[in-house]
Amino acid sequence: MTEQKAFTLELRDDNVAVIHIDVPGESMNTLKASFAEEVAQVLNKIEQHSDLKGVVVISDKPGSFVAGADISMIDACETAADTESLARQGQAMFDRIEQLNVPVVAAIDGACLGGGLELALACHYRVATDSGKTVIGLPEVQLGLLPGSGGTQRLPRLIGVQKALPLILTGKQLRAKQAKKLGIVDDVVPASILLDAAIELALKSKAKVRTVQHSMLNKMLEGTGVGRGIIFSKAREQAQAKAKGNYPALDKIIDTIAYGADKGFKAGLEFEARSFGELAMTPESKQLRNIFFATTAMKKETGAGDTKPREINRVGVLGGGLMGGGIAYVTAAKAGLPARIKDINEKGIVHALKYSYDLLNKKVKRKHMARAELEATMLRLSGSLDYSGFGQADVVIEAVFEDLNLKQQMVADIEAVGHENTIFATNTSSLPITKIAANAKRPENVIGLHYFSPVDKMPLAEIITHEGTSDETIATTVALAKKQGKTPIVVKDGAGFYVNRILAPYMNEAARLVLEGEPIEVVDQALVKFGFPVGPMKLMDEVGIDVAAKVAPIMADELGERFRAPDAFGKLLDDERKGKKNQKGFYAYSGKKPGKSVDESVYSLLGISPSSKLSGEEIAQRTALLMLNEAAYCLAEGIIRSPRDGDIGAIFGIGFPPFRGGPFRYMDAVGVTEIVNRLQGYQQQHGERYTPAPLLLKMAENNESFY
Ligand SMILES: C[C@H](O)CC(=O)SCCNC(=O)CCNC(=O)[C@H](O)C(C)(C)COP(=O)(O)OP(=O)(O)OC[C@H]1O[C@@H](n2cnc3c(N)ncnc32)[C@H](O)[C@@H]1OP(=O)(O)O
Repeated sequence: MTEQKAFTLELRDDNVAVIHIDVPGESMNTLKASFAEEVAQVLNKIEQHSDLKGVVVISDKPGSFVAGADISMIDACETAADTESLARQGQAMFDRIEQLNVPVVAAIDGACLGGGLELALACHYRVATDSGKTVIGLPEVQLGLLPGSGGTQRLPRLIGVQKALPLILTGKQLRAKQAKKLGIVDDVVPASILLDAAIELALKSKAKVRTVQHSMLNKMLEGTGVGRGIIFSKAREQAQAKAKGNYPALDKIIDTIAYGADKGFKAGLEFEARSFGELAMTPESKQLRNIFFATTAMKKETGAGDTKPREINRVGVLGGGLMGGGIAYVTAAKAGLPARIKDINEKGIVHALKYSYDLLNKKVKRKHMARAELEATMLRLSGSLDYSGFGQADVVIEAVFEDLNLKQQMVADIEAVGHENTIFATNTSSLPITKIAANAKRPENVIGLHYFSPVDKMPLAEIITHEGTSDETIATTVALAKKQGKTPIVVKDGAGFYVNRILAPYMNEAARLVLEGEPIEVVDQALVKFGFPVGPMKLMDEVGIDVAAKVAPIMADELGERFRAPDAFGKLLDDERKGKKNQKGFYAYSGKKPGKSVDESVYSLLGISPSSKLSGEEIAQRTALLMLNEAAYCLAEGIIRSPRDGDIGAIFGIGFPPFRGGPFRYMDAVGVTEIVNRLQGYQQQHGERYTPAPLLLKMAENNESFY
């Protein structure tokens, strides 16, 4: 039996050669070093064919062109020289394709990412399908890498440095139409005629040598050293402001593109391969790759072992406020399911419908969505003041205000109007699911489904089980959250669940530092430098000081003294300081840049004269260590099922610095013994809240790590 190959050649009667890509046994095509020999054989045959008119490169896997180089292969490299040589191998292969003297067309359906796009860029033309699965981009930066097989050189030469830079620096994935608008693809067609369209293009075109088509203005900017200097120095400034030195890939990307623009294509490729090798060995890239592996594994899990989710055809949403509106939106727009919204007044329903309409309309205006799709999505949304339409709901998600009696009443209502398997999923952020389910006739159908605000943007969903939640309910809720575009983690019931529980001591400590006199912006900047997207005091304004004040004593009562918040909420609330929602918090919301600078009057209110005494590193350690310690408690108590879930929950729910890999990966990197030492140091200085979690003590004693 001959071994199945990933690259095969078909020579057609019309003298067009079709290179078919189909990596055996895998759902997605990725590029592996072991394919080099077979690609070389295919190219040998093409080069030897004297009557050839054109070449088409296409995937035989519907919905997957090439999703990039195989990330596991990159991960397995032990030295920079190894990864550099992978990049060089890709470069050489793509160079040969580009040098063919007949037109070469990439026919793209499905993911065309990273090395996949680099392959397509080496082709002379690109045709892509209009399928929703077709995404085009260079996402290497999200893995802490840069495009290593020509992407940093070919994309700027195809569409200009100014358009290429933001794409490579963000890793943004484009739909086919957006890619066409930017000049990355030449044509967009339905999948059914992709091959024909590509062949036609090959037959009527000429082999193309790379050219840049500049407008006059671009010629002046990008075509001169001085002009390019301006572009690159601005890009560096922006990258530094964003990355705070935490993402080395950003600087390297700019350096590589700049080097190639000054010294030429070949020198650019050399620089690119070397940079790729270096970046692959950075701890930042390693952690970001770990996140890719973790989320890919999580996509496959049901949340309840082998139990299959039940079918979901209809969803009910109780409450049309900010959360309810967001939940209805992700249900209709992302999951494509009908969502029926109930509220006690019409205003709530109108709010929820308008919320979706506004989000969709923004996409239409940006030409990311057709108006017909907006209309079809809106048709999936409906509302009512009573429970009509809830009889068929398979899952009802409750997002009303935090009142236990009200929520218990809703459980009873849904048990009365719904069917026997209707799941009651509560979006509570503070009430125990066990209590909400306490009077349920079918407690097995009750579960927590905790979204983060804004629902359409935040990627995490916490799925909270109580003792009696059935496996079917868990699996079905996990499946729904995934359809809504979320990465769910299944957690056990308990105050604050996981995310808010690890957040609370961290926020309390930040407040304590401010009360000790550290300036608010200094505390926030220290944690932004550590890698959080916003600082804790700013976050407190966003969440609402009143909300934090309400939750803090509940947490302390349930979980113990280490959760006791410093005594300042009273003064803040007496002064009507609720945060962003009423434009009065730690930051000032009037003036030209609302929310950008501290409202100095808060210091006199709290009786503080601010003066910076601690280093940023010290501030970051004092706050972050409490989050890490609490994460360890959550693991030991079974609140989270694994360090992996704890890492993904913290990164996707709070914005824990991704390049640090999450609380558990970070503790492993620092060393659990060192974490314990630091906690004990602070315990002596600042008190018992720093007592290391017993799990950490035990691990330190045995020299263990989480992974
Ligand atoms: C030299 C070059 O410049 C370097 C590179 O190319 S680095 C790689 C750049 N590419 C990427 O970062 C893309 C990574 N992949 C993705 O974002 C997503 O998988 C996707 C958008 C392509 C598809 O998503 P989705 O449809 O949800 O499928 P998903 O479950 O993630 O993936 C399906 C399978 O493909 C695998 N896969 C996808 N891309 C992969 C990659 N680049 N490397 C290794 N495996 C990959 C997944 O691991 C999974 O494998 P499994 O089923 O055996 O576990």
